[in-house]
Amino acid sequence: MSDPLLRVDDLQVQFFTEDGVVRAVDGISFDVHEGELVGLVGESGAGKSVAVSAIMRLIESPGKIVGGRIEFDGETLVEVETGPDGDPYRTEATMPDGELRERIRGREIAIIFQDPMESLNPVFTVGGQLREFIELNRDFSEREAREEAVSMLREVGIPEPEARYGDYPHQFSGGMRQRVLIAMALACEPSLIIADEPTTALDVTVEAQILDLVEDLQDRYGTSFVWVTHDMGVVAEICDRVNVMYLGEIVEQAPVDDLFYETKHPYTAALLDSVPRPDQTVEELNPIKGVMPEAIDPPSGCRFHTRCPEAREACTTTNPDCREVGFGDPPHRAACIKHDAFDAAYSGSPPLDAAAQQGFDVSLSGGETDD
Ligand SMILES: Nc1ncnc2c1ncn2[C@@H]1O[C@H](COP(=O)(O)OP(=O)(O)OP(=O)(O)O)[C@@H](O)[C@H]1O
Ligand code: NI
Repeated sequence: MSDPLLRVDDLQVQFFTEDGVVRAVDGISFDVHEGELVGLVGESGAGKSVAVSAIMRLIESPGKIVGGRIEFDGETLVEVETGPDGDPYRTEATMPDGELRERIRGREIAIIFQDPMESLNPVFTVGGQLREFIELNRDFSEREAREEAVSMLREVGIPEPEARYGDYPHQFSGGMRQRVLIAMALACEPSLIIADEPTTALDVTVEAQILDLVEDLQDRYGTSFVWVTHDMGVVAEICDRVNVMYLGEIVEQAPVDDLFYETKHPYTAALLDSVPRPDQTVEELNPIKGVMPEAIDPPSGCRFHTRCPEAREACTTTNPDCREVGFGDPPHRAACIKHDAFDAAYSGSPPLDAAAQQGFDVSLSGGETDD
């Protein structure tokens, strides 16, 4: 396989709050090849948004990238190492702020957020904003930019784009606004688009239309995507490869079919089990038990062990890395010691029964972690 377009290597992001250090992203690695749509999936608070914001270096105080490296198209967007004093510092390889702002953000990498109203200015027309964005970012005259804006609106499925050009954002429906944001993201012909739950607020029919549009555009433009979602249905629909996140870590990484049919991590299995199926009644739904613990004080060992139906004693002490556990290319990786790839004495270890886990949960609030 060719070199990836985006490579995230051991990324760590922390928030330094009054209550303590939140390890929002705790050493994740994944990559995206040209033309690939890669999913980042997990429950609320798993660290998905923080991870994708870090790619664009949009982490704000009290947050900080404290380790790892992000490479894009052969260039180092950020590289953080730990100095002799124990403090993280950006290495010289890190791209300067100005260059990142002018050459990368919006042009090479575009980002689409959940709420279009946050990205669109309510006092300017939709067409005007798109035109100005194109004018600013590409070498176009005002007239050319206007034509391009109209053609982009048509491209993303806005009916009668010339007539709608002068409308204000509030005159568009939620789905139409999301289409405008996609037009804006595509306007500079970026090689990577990061989409942070862009369809979560839409109803399912509109969501399905937007997902179709994205697939269609991806075919035509060959754009790569990182797609953040908590919805396994969306994952099944559009992703080529998937990373499953739990409490700041990637616990499983696989091509989409392998993830669904050769599931290797109990958390992924639980996520899949919680997706409603047509043949199930409400009573038969299987929500994941318990709530996700806090990233400020994650459980020792495997972070999922407090909710995992397959947890054993050994899981309380070993925090596994994400290792190749299946054959295949691209590889299937999981962070669970029940697999042979881990020599962690899982099979000889006694199961954690529910009561024991309860007790463990309580002692956890004492605040000790050991990884
Ligand atoms: N500004 C901040 N200050 C302190 N903690 C933060 C801040 N932003 C995020 N966090 C913490 O980082 C962790 C990851 O948050 P993040 O928003 O990335 O989750 P997410 O997976 O995107 O969830 P969601 O599906 O709800 O969007 C959470 O524990 C969150 O509380
Ligand atoms: Ni988020």
